[in-house]
Amino acid sequence: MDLQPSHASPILTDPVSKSRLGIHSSLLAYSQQDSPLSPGKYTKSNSKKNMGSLDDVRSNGWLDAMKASSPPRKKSVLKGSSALVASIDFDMEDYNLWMLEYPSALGAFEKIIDHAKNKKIAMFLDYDGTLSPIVEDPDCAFMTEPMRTTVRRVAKCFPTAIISGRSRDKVFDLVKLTELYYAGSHGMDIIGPVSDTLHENHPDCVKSTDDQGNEITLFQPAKEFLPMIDEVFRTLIDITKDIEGAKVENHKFCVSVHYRNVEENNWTVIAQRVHDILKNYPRLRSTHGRKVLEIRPVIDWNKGKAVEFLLESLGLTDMNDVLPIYIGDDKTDEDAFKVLRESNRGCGILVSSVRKDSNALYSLRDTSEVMRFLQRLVNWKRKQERKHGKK
Ligand SMILES: O=P(O)(O)OC[C@H]1O[C@H](O[C@H]2O[C@H](CO)[C@@H](O)[C@H](O)[C@H]2O)[C@H](O)[C@@H](O)[C@@H]1O
Repeated sequence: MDLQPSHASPILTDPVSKSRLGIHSSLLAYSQQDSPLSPGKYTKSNSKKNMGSLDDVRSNGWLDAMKASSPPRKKSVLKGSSALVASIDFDMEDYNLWMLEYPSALGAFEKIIDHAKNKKIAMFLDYDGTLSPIVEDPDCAFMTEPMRTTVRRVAKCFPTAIISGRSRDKVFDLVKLTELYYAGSHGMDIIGPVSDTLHENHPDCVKSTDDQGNEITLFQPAKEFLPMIDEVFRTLIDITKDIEGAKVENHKFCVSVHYRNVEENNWTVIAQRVHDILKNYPRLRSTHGRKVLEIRPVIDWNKGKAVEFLLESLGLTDMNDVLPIYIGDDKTDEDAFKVLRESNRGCGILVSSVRKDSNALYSLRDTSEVMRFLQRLVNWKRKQERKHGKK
C-alpha cells in the first residue's frame, strides 16, 4: 500500500528528544520509578526568589517556540494597500507550494478510499483545532451541531476515537457522544473496548463498565503522577495569578498553561516562571501547543502510542486489513502521524491553513474541510454498504 503523495514531506526530528531535555534515560519509563509519590514531596522550593535568570527561556528556544506556536492572524486587507495585497498573494502562493507536499485530503479523496477498499477504516480525531475551531477561551471551544452529527455518523460507520490533550471528562463534556472511544490527557487516559491480548501486553489495564453498563478497558499509564500533577497545577495557578490573561487548566495527567490572552511582552515572564518551576520537577516536562505550554509526565507515552493501543484493543493490528486515519492540527498530533508514517499504514491528515512541517501525508485547511472530508467518507461507506446489500 502506498498512500504517500508523490512529494514525500520532510520527517520532523522528535520535538521533545531526550537529549534536548537533558533528562537521564532512567527518568523516561514510569515503570522504572519508585512507588507512587505523595503530594508535597516533589518541590525543592517554589519561591520566586529561587528562579533562574531571564536568559534561560530565550536561550533554550522556548520563546521562539511560543511565538511560532499558532498561525498568525490574517491581516485585514486595507483598500489601496498594494503591499498588503502582495504579501497575501505571497502567502497563498507559499501555501499552494506547501500543498504539493501535503495535498488536500479532499482533493486526494479518491486515492484515499481506493486504499480503503476491502479494509476496515479506524478513525482517530483530535479535538481542538480539528473538530472545533481555535477560540480565545478554551472553555468556549464548542463543536457545532453539524460537526457533532457528522462525528456521530462517522462513529456508526467506523470504529472512532477522539485523542485529545484535554482531560477525558472535559473532552467528553464537549463532544457528548457515547458512540466513540475517548483518550484524554494526550492519550494518558484511555477508555477502549475489552481485549484479552491487550491485558497480556499492558498488565496495567483495568477492566470496568461504563455508564451504559458496557464492559470497557481503562488504561492510565501515568497514574502515579496524579498527586504530582495536582501539586504542580496549584503551584502554576499561584505563580501566574498576577499575569493578566494567563489561564491554567488541570487535565488530570497534564496541565495546560495558556498564554493566548497574555500580552506578548509578558510571554517571557510566564515562560520563565513555568520553566523555573519545572526545574523542581525532573519527572515532568513541557511541550508547546497552540499558544499553550503543556506540562506532562516524562513517560514513554503519547498520542502515537495511544493510537497503537486503541488499534490493539479494537483487534485492528493487522496492517493488511486496516486503514487507520488520524486527523489533527497540533504538535502533539505529530506523534500519531509519525506512528502511521513509520509503519507505512494509514494516513495522517494535518489541519492547517499555513505551511508547517509535518509527518502527516495530507492536509485539510480548517474544521469545515474536516467536516466535509468526514461527510464524504460516510457517504462513500454507505454507498459501499448499499452495493453489498447491507441496510
Ligand atoms: O489535543 P487537543 O484536543 O487539540 O487539545 C490541545 C489543547 O487544546 C486546548 O487549547 C487550544 O484550544 C483552545 C480553544 O480553541 C485555545 O484557546 C488554546 O489557545 C489552544 O491551545 C485546550 O485548552 C488545551 O488544554 C489542550 O491541551
